[in-house]
Amino acid sequence: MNYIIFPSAQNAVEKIAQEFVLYSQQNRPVHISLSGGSTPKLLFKTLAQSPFNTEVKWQNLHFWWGDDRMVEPQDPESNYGEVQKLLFDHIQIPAENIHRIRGENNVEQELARFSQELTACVPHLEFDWIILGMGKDGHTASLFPHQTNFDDQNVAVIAKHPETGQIRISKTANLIEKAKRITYLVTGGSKAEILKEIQTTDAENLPYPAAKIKAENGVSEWYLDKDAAKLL
Ligand SMILES: O=C1O[C@H](COP(=O)(O)O)[C@@H](O)[C@H](O)[C@H]1O
Repeated sequence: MNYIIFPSAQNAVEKIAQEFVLYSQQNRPVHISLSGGSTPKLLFKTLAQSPFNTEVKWQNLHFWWGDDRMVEPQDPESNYGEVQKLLFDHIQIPAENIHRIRGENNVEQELARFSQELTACVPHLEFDWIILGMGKDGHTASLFPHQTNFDDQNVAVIAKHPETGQIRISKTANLIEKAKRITYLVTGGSKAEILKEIQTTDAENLPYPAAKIKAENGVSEWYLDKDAAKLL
């Protein structure tokens, strides 16, 4: 497990935000996939503020999501909706750079549409950077323990939350693993136990997608805050 421990969650997201600046200076379309849930909200708020709101060349960054819930964008459960509210509403970014999963659509039709958009827009389906989170149950994106097909050759899949039954669309493990770089951003003491388990047990003996999914030919790393890393 390749990890960096930051003194605070704010320090971790500022490091990511600084890297947004650097990626955006490459003056080419850079494809970045964002995570959902509660953890990255601090990142989106940080990016919306000075200096990042003006230092990032937003026109060069293309945003995608690892997963989203099949809800309206205004729903607080919408991963896209949260980024819209916390970040996109506060910066100048071309609408065509935002590649959201349309949670308000019929799920089968949206899976086909989103898969087609991914294939058409991302060169060789190789993301420049995929930022992921991890649930306390070891899921990442919407790839849950005991129900993820790691051999699925599709780019995206329909998933069902094992407890709530909520329907989602997620990138597949296969697509995520093609990325040039994968960063798991995990903060807070509630994730400390599972991080310890991932650190001390071979991924093949664990059911957790977050433990198993790594960049095949790129960098995989974990950005942790002190609380999440307290048992490592
Ligand atoms: O359901 C989800 O959970 C994970 C982790 O979320 P968090 O609230 O513990 O930060 C997230 O990475 C994923 O995108 C999301 O849909």
